[in-house]
Amino acid sequence: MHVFIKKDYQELSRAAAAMVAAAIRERPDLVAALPTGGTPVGMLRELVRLHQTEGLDFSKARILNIDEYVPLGPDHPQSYYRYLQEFLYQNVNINQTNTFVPDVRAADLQAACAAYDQRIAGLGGIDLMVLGIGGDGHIGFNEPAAELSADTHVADLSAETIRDNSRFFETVAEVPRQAATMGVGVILQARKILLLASGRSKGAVINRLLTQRTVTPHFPASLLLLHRDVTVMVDEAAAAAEIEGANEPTPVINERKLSG
Ligand SMILES: N[C@@H]1[C@@H](O)[C@H](O)[C@@H](COP(=O)(O)O)O[C@@H]1O
Repeated sequence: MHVFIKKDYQELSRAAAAMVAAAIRERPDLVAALPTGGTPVGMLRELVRLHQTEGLDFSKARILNIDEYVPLGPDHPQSYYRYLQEFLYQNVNINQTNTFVPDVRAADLQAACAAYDQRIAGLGGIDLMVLGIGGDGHIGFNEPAAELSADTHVADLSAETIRDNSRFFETVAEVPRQAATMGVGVILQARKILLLASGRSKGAVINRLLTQRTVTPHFPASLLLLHRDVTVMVDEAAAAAEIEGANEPTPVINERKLSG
């Protein structure tokens, strides 16, 4: 696990966008999976800036939503597809037919999830997976549980996640109770993973991620220990608990990884 601690949210966003941009320049038809929520907004804005000012070319890129609320369609203001559309797709030269999300309005959701996995396989797998992290350690919408699904599936959201995500809705009651999400097997099959976290509210979960050396489905992000190419990028606020409470070896901070 490569760990980078950036001064603040702006630097974190710039560095994350630089990594995504480098991947697109290296492979113009990159297959990327992107998260939603508050954390990636700065990165997405920076990617748009790179497109507008440096001609970063999305014309061949393929982008997938990691998860989607059931049953919010692509036009729903709170849907995750709409989120990527507003923050990225409509501002860059991506071909809409190269953007993907599970069909959460399908009558047969299980079949829709299986179709999403087939779609991913058809694209040749995911080159770059960008992840956020929930306060309870969830990645995508893989919530802490005794067992985790490997494949894309419909998940029940935890009370903590419903509460956390209610800030994007008028009331808690409006937050969907379920979402389709790539499973942990799909996430771990991505060739490269970049996990982002910002702010003090993520301090405890980042501290646990960077110090824990055991894998448990009760802390889904711990499964990232099993992957050979994970970069964790956090700002100083999210890393603060880790720095203050460090009783484990200091994680590797290697700035050269960013340009390399
Ligand atoms: N399903 C999403 C995740 O993909 C995201 O990573 C997480 C953190 O969001 P935020 O960045 O707003 O803290 O929240 C949601 O539940």
